[in-house]
Amino acid sequence: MALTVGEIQYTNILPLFFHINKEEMEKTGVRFFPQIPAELNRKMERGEVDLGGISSFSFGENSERYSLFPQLSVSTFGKVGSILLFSKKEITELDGASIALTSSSATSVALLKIILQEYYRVQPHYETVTPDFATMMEHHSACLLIGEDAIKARWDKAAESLYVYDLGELWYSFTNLPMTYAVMAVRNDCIQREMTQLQSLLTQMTASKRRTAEDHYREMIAEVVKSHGGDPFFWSNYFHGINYDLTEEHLKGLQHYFTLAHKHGLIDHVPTFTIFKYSLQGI
Ligand SMILES: C=C(O[C@@H]1C=C(C(=O)O)C=C[C@H]1O)C(=O)O
Repeated sequence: MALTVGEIQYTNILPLFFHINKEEMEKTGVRFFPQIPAELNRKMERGEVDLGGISSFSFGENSERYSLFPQLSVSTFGKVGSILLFSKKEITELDGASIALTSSSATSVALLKIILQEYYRVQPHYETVTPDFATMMEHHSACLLIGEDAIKARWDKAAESLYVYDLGELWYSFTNLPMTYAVMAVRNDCIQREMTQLQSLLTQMTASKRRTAEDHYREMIAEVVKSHGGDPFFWSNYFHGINYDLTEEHLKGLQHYFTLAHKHGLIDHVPTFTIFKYSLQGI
């Protein structure tokens, strides 16, 4: 028995993975692969990854083949701090302008298009490119970055002369709903075969979410500062601003997001959500 688990390599999803006992799980045939969201989405679609924290947009595209792990997500009720549009012009002036989109994302790319088309009625040109802040801004009027690419761009001196828009904040201001960027999804075709491992992973992720929050992310942040820099206060604010639950309210937000994505021709159907049937072990 083998289960391949995809882990988004950005820090935002870390609370769900930090306390998983990877060594123990690896002994039982579970393999973990850190990847950028877009790559992970593709690997899940091809069946090279069985379970992953994937872009919620990709979940929507494949909803008939995937199930959702309950109560887990990467979401915000407002500002996120790492899904940012950097722009030389005000957002209302972007009609006909050229916007560079990070090739790492799926959810945020559609979110930007929805916000611009639905709420600002502007229609820019989009080009998907490798996330590199300087190159993007050299050739385009604006760029969309996510994860550490966005965080580090904001720390860059060059950002000081730009307008910076937080897509989580914009979404909330227009809809009053949370935005869910990533969900934990499992391919339906591995559920029967890997039930024991899946139950164990769900249990550990749920426990990891709880333990990291109980410790105010302190232990985790010490690791993040070592690998990414920044100060603990910044990261503490960042993680406290993210919500890791998946409630009816989150699903309502997603439903609205997909309804608008469909209206604007970004997805060919409005998906329904199937939740993985589970029982948490001993927590
Ligand atoms: C909060 C973030 O959420 C991420 C955004 C994703 C996307 O846009 O497809 C996918 C996974 C999330 O972990 C971020 O990367 O900044």
